[in-house]
Amino acid sequence: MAEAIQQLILDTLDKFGTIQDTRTLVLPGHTQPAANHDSQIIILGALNSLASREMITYTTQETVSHVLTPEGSQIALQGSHEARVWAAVPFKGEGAPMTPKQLEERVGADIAKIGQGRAFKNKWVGKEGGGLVKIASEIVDVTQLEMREVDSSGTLKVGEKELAELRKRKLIMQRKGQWFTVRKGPAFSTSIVKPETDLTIDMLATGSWKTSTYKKYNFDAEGLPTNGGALHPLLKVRDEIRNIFLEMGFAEMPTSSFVESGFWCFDALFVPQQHPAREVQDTFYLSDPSTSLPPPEAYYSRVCKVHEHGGYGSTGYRAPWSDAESRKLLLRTHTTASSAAMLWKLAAKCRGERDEDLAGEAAHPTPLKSGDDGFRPAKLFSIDRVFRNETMDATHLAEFHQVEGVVADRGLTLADLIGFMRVFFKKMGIENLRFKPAYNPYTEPSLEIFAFHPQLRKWVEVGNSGMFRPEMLEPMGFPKDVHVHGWGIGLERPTMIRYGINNIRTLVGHKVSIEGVEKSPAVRF
Ligand SMILES: N[C@@H](Cc1ccccc1)C(=O)O
Repeated sequence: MAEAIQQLILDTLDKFGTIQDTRTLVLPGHTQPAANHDSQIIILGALNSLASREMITYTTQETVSHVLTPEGSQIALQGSHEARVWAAVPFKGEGAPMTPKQLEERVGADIAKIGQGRAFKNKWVGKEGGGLVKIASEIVDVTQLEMREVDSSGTLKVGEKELAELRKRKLIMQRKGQWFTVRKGPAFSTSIVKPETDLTIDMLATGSWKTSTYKKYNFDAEGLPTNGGALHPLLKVRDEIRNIFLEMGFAEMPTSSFVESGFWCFDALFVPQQHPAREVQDTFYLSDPSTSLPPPEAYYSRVCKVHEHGGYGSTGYRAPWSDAESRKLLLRTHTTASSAAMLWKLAAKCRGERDEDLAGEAAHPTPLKSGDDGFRPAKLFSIDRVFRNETMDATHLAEFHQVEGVVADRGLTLADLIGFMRVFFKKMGIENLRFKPAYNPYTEPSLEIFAFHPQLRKWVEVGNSGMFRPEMLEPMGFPKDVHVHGWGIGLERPTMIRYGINNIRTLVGHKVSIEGVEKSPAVRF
């Protein structure tokens, strides 16, 4: 159809040189000229297509035309109300005059009411013996003719006064319209050749590029939206995980300091001073400054003691203790360093000290009531960067983000930890979990968490967890019946899985190009 209209326009131009008014065209398959609004819209499509190939030029003329209201359309089809009344009643002397009630039944109440008045006024019908009869032997239904004229031409030849009258009767309404004057363009021809949009190897090889016509660039077209101001995939997943913690009633721990001491990163966690993780191949140490301020005194000596000699039911490591090792400054290897410091603060009241987090109480510590050992349950989380002296490859960098959580309460069991993990991962859309016994110096028992990866069809490790040892909690001052769960989950791995990235350097490098996604510029992260 579109092509047939284009052809019609070209042929008409060929014959007459110009098309003064596109409303005079008779479209293929039509018998009447294309005077109405819809036809002009169709013609405009054809004109634009031809103009883009410079086959024609055109100018637009604005018009105000008229269209029928639903009532007007009904009149165009079935006649005016007065004509329908006239048609319904009998001729004078032919049968009984029609009563108003009978008329209502025949044509409906509305038409009977409005139509009667006009039919009287036009002297088409008259009254006889309480009923109605035809007095005009023949009528011309001008309203119906006018409706048909407006429908096909958008106006009335007789003039503006009649149009205004029909508008007042709500039979027609105004509509802004357009029509066009068309002239031949520089590339005018009567044969339509579909323009090429791409230059292909084939066209170059055969030489057909020399004679082909090409679609013009449209420099006014809007460009594709750019990917400005979007969140990095890591930040998106971090937000998602943060929301899961918050909706489960966790509070976020402050973890802004990347530099920690050996004491908080390892000693407080009962990691032996000779542990391989503390060696330079695994941990980055600072050279300037290289030593930390002294840790809290009484607590420090309890920690030394449990390492060297044991206590709280433990034999300790029975290895020599080094202050220097404890004071070394390093880039934290896990956020469990911050968790340890937070737990130590949480136990302040248990130690009978001021609670540092409660400003009012810090000034005036309230003595504990009898039977209160000062312990308050807590659920804390953090998501932040950690650093390890690793050989870098596709899945390892010297730094990554750790999602860390601790829950402290009386009488917690391993089942609580497993239950938490199931709920937490389910909220991330991971339902298939397995737990494997593991070893951490600071937790007993310890569990590695594995999730089934549906695309890789294998179990992948997603986290490490456990119940903190008494050797860590009791020197802080926690009562014996308080247990603390802890866990660490990487942020990069779930993000890589979510976004189909298989090289970690793609995720954190300067160029974020994501396999399978980069080809589609419409996808935003
Ligand atoms: N710190 C551990 C995670 C962990 C945190 C707390 C308890 C148990 C394990 C890690 O780096 O993997």
